Amino acid sequence: MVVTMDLNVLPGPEDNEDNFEGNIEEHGAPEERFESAAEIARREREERRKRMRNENLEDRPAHVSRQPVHDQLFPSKHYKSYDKSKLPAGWLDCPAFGQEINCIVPSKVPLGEAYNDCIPPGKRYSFKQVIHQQRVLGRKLGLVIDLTNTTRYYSTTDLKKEGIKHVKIYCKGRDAVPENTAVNTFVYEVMQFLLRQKHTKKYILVHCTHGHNRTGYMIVHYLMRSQPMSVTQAIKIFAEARPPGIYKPDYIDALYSFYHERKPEMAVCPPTPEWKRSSEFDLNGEAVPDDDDDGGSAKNLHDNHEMDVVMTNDDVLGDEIPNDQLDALRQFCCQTLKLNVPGRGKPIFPGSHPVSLSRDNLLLLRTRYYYATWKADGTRYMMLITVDGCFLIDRDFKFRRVQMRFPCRYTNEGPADKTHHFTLLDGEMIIDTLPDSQKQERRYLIYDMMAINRESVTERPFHERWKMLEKEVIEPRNYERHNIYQSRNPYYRYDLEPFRVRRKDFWLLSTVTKLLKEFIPKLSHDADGLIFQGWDDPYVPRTHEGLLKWKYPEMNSVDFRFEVDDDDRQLLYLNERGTKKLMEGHRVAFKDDLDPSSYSGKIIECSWASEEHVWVCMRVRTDKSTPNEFNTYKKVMRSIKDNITEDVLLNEIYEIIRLPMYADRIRIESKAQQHANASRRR
Ligand SMILES: Nc1nc2c(ncn2[C@@H]2O[C@H](COP(=O)(O)OP(=O)(O)OP(=O)(O)O)[C@@H](O)[C@H]2O)c(=O)[nH]1
Repeated sequence: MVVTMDLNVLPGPEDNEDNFEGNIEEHGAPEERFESAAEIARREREERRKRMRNENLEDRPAHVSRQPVHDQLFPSKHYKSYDKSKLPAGWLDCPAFGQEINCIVPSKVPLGEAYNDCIPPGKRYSFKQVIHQQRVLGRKLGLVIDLTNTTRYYSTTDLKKEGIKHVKIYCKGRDAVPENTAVNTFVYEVMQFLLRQKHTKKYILVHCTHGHNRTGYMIVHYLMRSQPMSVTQAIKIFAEARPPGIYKPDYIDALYSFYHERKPEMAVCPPTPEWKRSSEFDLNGEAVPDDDDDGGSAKNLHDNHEMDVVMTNDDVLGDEIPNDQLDALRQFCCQTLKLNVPGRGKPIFPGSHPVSLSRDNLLLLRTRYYYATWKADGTRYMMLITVDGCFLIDRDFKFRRVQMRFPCRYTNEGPADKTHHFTLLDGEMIIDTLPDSQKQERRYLIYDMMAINRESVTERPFHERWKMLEKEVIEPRNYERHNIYQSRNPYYRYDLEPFRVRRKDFWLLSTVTKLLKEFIPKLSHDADGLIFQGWDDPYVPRTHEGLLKWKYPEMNSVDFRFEVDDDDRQLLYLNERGTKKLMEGHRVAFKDDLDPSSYSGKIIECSWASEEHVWVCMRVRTDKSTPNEFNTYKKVMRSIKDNITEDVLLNEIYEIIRLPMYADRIRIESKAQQHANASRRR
């Protein structure tokens, strides 16, 4: 094979030699050429060193065989700078780079020229060599992702000159797998880079210190999030491209655990490669730790399924995502809901919000067709499902990534290959406490769907969206759960996901009494009232005047911002058109003995004690960073004043369901239900 050389990128004559050693021999011999006098002198010097090394090796006592190769090669007298610019353990003999995986080239860390004194010319691997070697193989680098935990290995000047982007993601190697947020950044950077490629194909060099464990861990995550495959397959792809692959058992276990997969019994972790093992010990046989070591064993591994931890609604779920990705995801949500894309100010949560039931809007139940459900009292999230992750969207319109699986609808041929991509849901995350065992289970109760696989369905009537939700999201998951051995990934374990998923039920108004008297008391999570959902309504973002909530009167609440000022005055604030509004003359009582100043700056949810004329703090809202709008407060006050008690509500409903509009429909639907039950029994 003839190696073509681009003179513009050829390193200086000394570095030239390096290109024709090491990896390049795997890819064909260089074009024959004459040696210059300087090159001959250098070659002879090198041969002398090699001879010296062999002599040293033969003479040394047995335990010295573990001495790092570079120590033996370059006695410290000759290489004074050795301590300052120490080579990472095992680096010298670690193969430079592996085969490409979807435009990604795994590599060991290139070492800048400051290290030249410690590295024999034939083993140098700085960015000059990297760029050249990749170019010789027909690959033009466009991005370097550096996973080391230090900046001491090279300067990025050579990369900048070549127009190669450098992304630094600090990852400790020694005692932990990379953080989940670092993984999210890595995958996002790779996906964005590949997405922006148009005509010219460019490559990504990914390196940690040796290009095996952290590099492999990240690349496996990328593979898992970019195409349907199992962890075993992804680990194998990496191992074949960069033998022996990931060799830390804890990293491998962490990958299986992260993706909720059972590790197959035949999955074996390769042994630590010889080049790494021989450098892990000093002369006394003790491991030499490096700030940025790729060896050792990983502690602090992910465990999403902590056993004995008590769950609360305030637990922060999922992992942070990069800001750029956040912008793009917010944009998708706003477009789906036909809202303006958020500008620079504080983003506003776009989810639909019910209004409190009052004497006025109670009339709506008589004019439009409604269904009822319990008002689950947990934490509100919208959820965006994409192939590269599932995102919980909180009341601050912030996104966090959770690892979940949502297969698309199965066909007659069996389970679908694909998973949902840009499906947007709305719901409440609750914690069920099982009555017998007191075991807790976190569950996402989905009550609406706004988009399915990029297509907005907000204009469709609620009952259609609700049916679609069952057919497209819930059924395929359940089908796969129960037929996991026939699925694409028989090792997947739904039971290891961070929460379960269920569609929320809605019932005819005729069942409201049962709902209040029997169903809610038996629920294994909190409920603070009822929701009345317009059966034919579109999904209305932000305040939806037709979506009604009824709360037990003692639970009607307002979220204030509480502050204690310099004169020790206790102040309550609401929001009005983006600014703070002081609620003059309003007082709050705290049920505990804590110093009220410990609540200062927090959002507190308060109920109204009408006899004492004081707000009573029920809890701190850690999920919210802004108080209620003044308008919301007015509606809550109205509802408190109207005092629609359970009896008032039930009496109203008793009359409403006798209206022809409801009576007919209730009759038809009850018949249909009986028919369905009968055919199920048959
Ligand atoms: N639309 C709807 N909302 C529900 C349902 N079940 C529970 N909710 C919750 O009810 C909340 C609205 O009730 P509010 O009393 O205004 O709100 P909250 O519970 O104090 O929470 P914030 O709105 O965050 O103050 C929604 O944000 C949902 O999280 C349901 O079936 N449908």
